[in-house]
Amino acid sequence: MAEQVDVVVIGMGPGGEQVAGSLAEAGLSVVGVEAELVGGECPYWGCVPSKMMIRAGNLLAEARRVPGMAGSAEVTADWGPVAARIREEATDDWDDKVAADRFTGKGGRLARGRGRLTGPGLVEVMGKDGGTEAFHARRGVVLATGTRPQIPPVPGLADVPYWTNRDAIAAKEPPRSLLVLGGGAIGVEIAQVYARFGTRVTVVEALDSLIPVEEPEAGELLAGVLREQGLTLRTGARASGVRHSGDTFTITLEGGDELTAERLLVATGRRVDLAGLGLETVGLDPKARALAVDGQLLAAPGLWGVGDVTGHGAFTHVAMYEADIAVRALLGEPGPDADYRALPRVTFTDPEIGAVGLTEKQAREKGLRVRTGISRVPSSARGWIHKAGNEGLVKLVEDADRGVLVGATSAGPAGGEVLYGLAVAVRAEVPVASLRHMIYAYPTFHRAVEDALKDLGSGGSGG
Ligand SMILES: Cc1cc2nc3c(=O)[nH]c(=O)nc-3n(C[C@H](O)[C@H](O)[C@H](O)COP(=O)(O)OP(=O)(O)OC[C@H]3O[C@@H](n4cnc5c(N)ncnc54)[C@H](O)[C@@H]3O)c2cc1C
Ligand SMILES: NC(=O)c1ccc[n+]([C@@H]2O[C@H](COP(=O)([O-])OP(=O)(O)OC[C@H]3O[C@@H](n4cnc5c(N)ncnc54)[C@H](O)[C@@H]3O)[C@@H](O)[C@H]2O)c1
Repeated sequence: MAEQVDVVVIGMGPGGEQVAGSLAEAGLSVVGVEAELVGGECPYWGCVPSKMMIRAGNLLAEARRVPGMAGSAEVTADWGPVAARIREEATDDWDDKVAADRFTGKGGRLARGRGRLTGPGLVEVMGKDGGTEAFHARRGVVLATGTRPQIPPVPGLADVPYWTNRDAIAAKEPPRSLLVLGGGAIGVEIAQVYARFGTRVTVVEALDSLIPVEEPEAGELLAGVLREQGLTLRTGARASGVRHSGDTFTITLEGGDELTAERLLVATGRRVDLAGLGLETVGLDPKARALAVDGQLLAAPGLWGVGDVTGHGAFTHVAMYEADIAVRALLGEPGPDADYRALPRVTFTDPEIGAVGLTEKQAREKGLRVRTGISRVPSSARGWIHKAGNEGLVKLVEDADRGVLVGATSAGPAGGEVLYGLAVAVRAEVPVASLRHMIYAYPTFHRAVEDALKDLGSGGSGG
């Protein structure tokens, strides 16, 4: 007999935890189903520990900038405090008791195990001990099962003990050398951190630039900085084979070059895995690339989806944004549809690469009449004052017919923070004319936005 409840949430990462906790606080009977750790990828193997690593790497980098600017400093990198902080502060040694108690403290019930649909409103949970529980959700089921690493079909790769993000986060010491397959967000963030702790790092990216989903200028900027910091970058490089022997990984590139290192991190994207969730029992395709949802995050009658599983951007802030919309919908409260036009992204390298909305290429592909403007942070007053570590740029993408920004990039020492104003401009469709006639505090990093607006006005980069 299935137990009657109001809502079942399958997957308790940032998206599922937010939905389940909010609905429990609102007084509904909610079951949260989790196969691994309550909290999901972000706090245990993603955003939080990786940003602790980055904070540590940035401290080293800043200390190394002291000579010539503020005296002398001798810095000795030590991974020990980083590994300890990840264990003690971020993950409780990968124990989710605090998160589980937080949820049950709100009145929710946690079902540990792997959940799947067995029909509309019906969920079966298979526990680790092999026991099963069955629930009938009167109001709805929410799928929030996230993503897992996408491992490319490179010959030999499946047979070697490669690292994923989880191993890179849990490492107790930095490897002597590291090959990073994939120059996207995970690849470049982790590559830079380990390089700062003394690892000899090589990044292999199949496309022609790093972080290729972002503006090419951002990828070029980052490549320049990373090369200067001693990393080896192979862009436009395709691996044709991987092997491992002793303590050495070897990647053979198309063309014959061979790259070797003590460790290999595969960071070639994430994939949604809908197989095994019983979607066929509610008339949906389990082979789809992502769970298709409408503006209120509804996938089928009584079935919602939030977070990475919806394919709208693998970011914690997207998961939480979608969660809030699904919560409103499940409570029967009206609210606007999800709107991804001003989706912000920040790659937390040094310099940080912030981006919002469309890239120039995406805007042109949409058929917009595009004008772009660009400014360089080192040429701004603050960038010049900052000196060491001042690399950065602001690029604006304007829909020239409407006179509004549809996209922007802010790379620099505080690129992720400078992004905020640009995100407001894109989201609220602030006229470019108004942005030009604002007062920008002197000497801030965000004054580079004003310079980029002037460049936009010159029409030099229009088309
Ligand atoms: C190294 C790294 C760094 C990142 N850094 C950032 C960052 O700085 N900023 C940012 O915004 N995002 C970052 N992300 C992305 C972010 O972690 C994800 O977007 C976010 O965790 C997605 O949340 P989610 O709830 O959709 O899914 P997840 O966090 O993946 O959680 C899904 C949960 O569902 C569970 N589950 C899956 N299937 C089942 C099932 N059948 N039954 C029960 N449970 C199930 C899983 O065990 C998991 O706990 C990073 C990711 C990585 C890997
Ligand atoms: N700061 C952040 O917000 C942050 C940080 C890390 C991850 N994330 C999220 O997690 C997602 C996954 O990160 P990711 O870096 O794994 O994926 P990604 O999709 O961002 O980047 C993967 C990269 O690997 C390359 N690639 C694919 N196959 C390859 C191959 N065979 N050889 C060489 N290169 C190959 C791709 O061209 C791409 O550039 C991100 O897209 C992002 O949404 C966010």
